[in-house]
Amino acid sequence: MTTAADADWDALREAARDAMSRAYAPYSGFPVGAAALVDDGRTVTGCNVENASYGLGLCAECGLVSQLQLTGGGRLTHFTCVDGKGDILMPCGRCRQLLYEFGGAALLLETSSGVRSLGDMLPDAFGPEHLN
Ligand SMILES: O=c1ccn([C@H]2C[C@H](O)[C@@H](CO)O2)c(=O)[nH]1
Ligand SMILES: [Zn+2]
Repeated sequence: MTTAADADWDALREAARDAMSRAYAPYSGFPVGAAALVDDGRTVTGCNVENASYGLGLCAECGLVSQLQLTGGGRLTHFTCVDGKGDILMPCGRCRQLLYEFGGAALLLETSSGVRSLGDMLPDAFGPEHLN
């Protein structure tokens, strides 16, 4: 079983901050970076990428799951996300669903009040297991 102690949360947050520094957020002025550990030990990251057509902006988590797939797939085990101040940010609802696809309910997320599972933050989630 994966536990919160399996992750170096400080290093993961640092990777998220590094990704945040590459964000393209000229419209909101709200850069975001995300980082996650993969079950094979890789770290994947993403930053938000906005668009002049405001509604088309991509959350940092979109880039993260794209990098996950591009670099070999696997399951996400630990996740963190930071804002422009480097503070922990909670993923939006759409991103919780994106993360569920690749980490399921067991994915551990860093929050300002400790580590919580995605299952706790997206209860009764719809996922690939329901497509039968
Ligand atoms: O989980 C989240 C929430 C927000 N944002 C981005 C979207 C937008 O570019 C900016 C302000 O909402 O923050 C993310 O990248 N991830
Ligand atoms: Zn989002």
